[in-house]
Amino acid sequence: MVPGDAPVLALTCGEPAGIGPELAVMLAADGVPAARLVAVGDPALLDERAAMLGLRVAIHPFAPGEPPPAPRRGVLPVWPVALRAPSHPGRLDPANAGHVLETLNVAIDACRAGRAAGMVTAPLHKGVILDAGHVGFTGHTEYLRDACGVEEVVMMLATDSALHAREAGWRGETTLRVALATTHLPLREVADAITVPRLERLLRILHADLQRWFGITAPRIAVCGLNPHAGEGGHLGREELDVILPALEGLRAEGLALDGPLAADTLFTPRHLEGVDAVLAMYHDQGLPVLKYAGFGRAANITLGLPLVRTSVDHGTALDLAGTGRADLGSLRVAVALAAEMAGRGI
Ligand SMILES: NC(=O)c1ccc[n+]([C@@H]2O[C@H](COP(=O)([O-])OP(=O)(O)OC[C@H]3O[C@@H](n4cnc5c(N)ncnc54)[C@H](O)[C@@H]3O)[C@@H](O)[C@H]2O)c1
Ligand SMILES: N[C@H](C(=O)O)[C@H](O)COP(=O)(O)O
Repeated sequence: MVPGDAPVLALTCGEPAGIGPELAVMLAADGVPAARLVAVGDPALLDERAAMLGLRVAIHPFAPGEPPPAPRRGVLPVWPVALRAPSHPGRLDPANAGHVLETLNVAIDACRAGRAAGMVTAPLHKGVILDAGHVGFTGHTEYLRDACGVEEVVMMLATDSALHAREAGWRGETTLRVALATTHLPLREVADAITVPRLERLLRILHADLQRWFGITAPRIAVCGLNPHAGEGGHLGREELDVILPALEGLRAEGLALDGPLAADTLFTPRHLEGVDAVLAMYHDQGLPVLKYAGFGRAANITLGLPLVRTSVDHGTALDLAGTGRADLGSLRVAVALAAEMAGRGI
């Protein structure tokens, strides 16, 4: 039973050929304890995916201006956004890129107008949106940054990291949070994108939002180096000495608790993570493989620095699983629960 005062969360269904639409109906069939969920997507597509999976879910389209129906298990309220072309599981079609972006716009508007307390996003496919001609599109995170008119946001993934908790002798925090200094950027461009002002902006956001959304009064953040062994004293790269260290020193003088730059290979071990509230990794595949190894399916992606609540799943469109009903619902559950908790804290 969902309490009537549970927050309304807009759930964008993501790439229509991916697993997003079926995860939405699977969640509605199971029930969502913490939130009143409103899907943003094509009602006929959701109906079709429910039927394909043999799920009894009543799809209930209604206009964004109307109050959402009372939450009930097996009923999925939907703010309708029509597909631009028919969609088939596993088959991408650039014709539907505009549909995917429109679902984001509807959810953003709902959050900004106070009709939703936050948004949760099912996965979209960046490649097909680029193929459709949306030049420069790099994902939800940057799209939300631009739509909300903020200069900078931070991508952070978090998991309960049960893997670490199982280690013998490990008695520290079981939560692993990994934020990224650069996101969807070719590796060749990463070093140039890491600058003192950028690191300062990102670390200020990370510090402030660990306080604001996670209730951590004095966050301790561990910062990775960029190069092997954090540059080996300048012998294996100078970014640690010339960029990361000066940024950290400036922020420490402001009172932020920052460790680093640390060698990423050993930083991501239980003893070094003890007492650390978040790790700032320098690039996507320095931080996310660790997080996903520790908690794939139990993790969520959070955009920090926005004037609204946004969480997402820890996985992509999984085109290979679309339409089979074999996709794991775990991460979407975590993303919804976390968004509800964040919404409860208020902006
Ligand atoms: N939040 C998002 O919108 C988001 C997140 C990650 C990736 N993506 C995008 O998704 C697209 C495909 O990316 P990819 O192939 O690298 O990653 P992917 O996560 O879609 O798939 C990687 C592997 O994980 C499996 N998998 C993914 N989700 C699963 C689930 N819920 N249950 C069980 N198995 C699951 C897939 O079957 C596949 O074997 C890319 O365009 C990528 O940019 C979007
Ligand atoms: N880097 C994320 C991941 O690997 O899970 C992902 O691609 C999501 O990006 P957006 O939330 O910006 O779409």
